[in-house]
Amino acid sequence: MSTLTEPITVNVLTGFLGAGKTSLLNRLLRLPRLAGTAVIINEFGEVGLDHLLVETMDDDIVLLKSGCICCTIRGDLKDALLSLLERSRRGELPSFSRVAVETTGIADPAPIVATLSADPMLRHHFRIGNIVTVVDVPNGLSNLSAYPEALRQVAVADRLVISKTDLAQGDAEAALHARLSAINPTAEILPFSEDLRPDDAIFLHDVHDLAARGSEVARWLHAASSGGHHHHPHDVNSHRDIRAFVLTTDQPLHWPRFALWLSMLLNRHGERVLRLKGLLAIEGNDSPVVIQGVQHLIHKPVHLQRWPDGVSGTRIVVIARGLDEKSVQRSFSIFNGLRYEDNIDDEVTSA
Ligand SMILES: Nc1nc2c(ncn2[C@@H]2O[C@H](COP(=O)(O)OP(=O)(O)OP(=O)(O)O)[C@@H](O)[C@H]2O)c(=O)[nH]1
Repeated sequence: MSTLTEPITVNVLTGFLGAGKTSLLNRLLRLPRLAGTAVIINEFGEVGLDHLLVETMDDDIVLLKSGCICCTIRGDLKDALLSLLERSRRGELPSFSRVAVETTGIADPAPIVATLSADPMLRHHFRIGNIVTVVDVPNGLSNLSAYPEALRQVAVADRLVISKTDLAQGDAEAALHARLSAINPTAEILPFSEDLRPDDAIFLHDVHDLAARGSEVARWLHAASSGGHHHHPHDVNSHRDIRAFVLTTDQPLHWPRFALWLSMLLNRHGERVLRLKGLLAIEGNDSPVVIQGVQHLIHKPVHLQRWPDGVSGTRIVVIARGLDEKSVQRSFSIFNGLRYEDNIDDEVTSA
């Protein structure tokens, strides 16, 4: 384990109030390959308890309270991360190779991710790993209907954990699974209950490490393009404004033009583009470039050695809220000088 030379991975663990974040974290921290994970917990309110319930070396836990990590105390998150690093350097803490940040139940994880990537000092020492969202069987569906925060947490996730499966009745788990894939077709969904050993891949198989993991891209592209299976045109839920759709073209993109289009899109509609993942064919390149975005933020593009599923051609998955899909497709085509009919793709799904 090396803390001083390699960037330390930060995993954001989120999920609605009481969904089972702390319980999952406890189980994860016991797994051998996740030993050496420091923990930062943000609790809403004056008196935090979660840090007392997480079973790890006491000093590794930093509690951020009296505010929501996503809005009021982003500076505190930075301080907490840098202080962990400093204490480890001074030998006051064991070295650590990963930090898990557990958010409050009502946090929007996207600004946290933005803080981590925008701050030069944090970027130097830390890298963003999977955003993991826990949704529980008993309350998940109703929370998604009642609270936009719950919906956003699901939409931006890299991994979705369905918790409290031991309490599932009838087809409740299947119904939740279907709903989650409708909202976020690209996130892998894993079941969990307190009595089970969770899969350490929840944190370890890092979707942001795409250069090494072309298979991850293949997986989410497949999920997005087969999302039609989860299409519920007659779904009468009240959150139909979150939709996932795919932009495709066989024509190679001109990188500067594409980059300009993307920055204009996010400038104008960043709030509404909850998640964006793309595999791009770029003029003059045989192998693809991967782009990933969380709201306003675009991660550094990554070149892959080969097309992960052996199929070349640009595919961009967009998960957006209240954004007109057809106009995004139109502007993508026109701005990038594409034949318009090339990228008219059916709506993948709506939630
Ligand atoms: N039956 C059952 N109960 C669970 C499971 N996971 C968590 N719980 C219970 O659900 C309650 C809330 O779990 P926590 O892990 O504290 O949830 P949390 O998301 O961290 O909660 P907040 O920090 O308050 O948002 C606790 O009583 C847990 O014991 C599970 O898989 N099965």
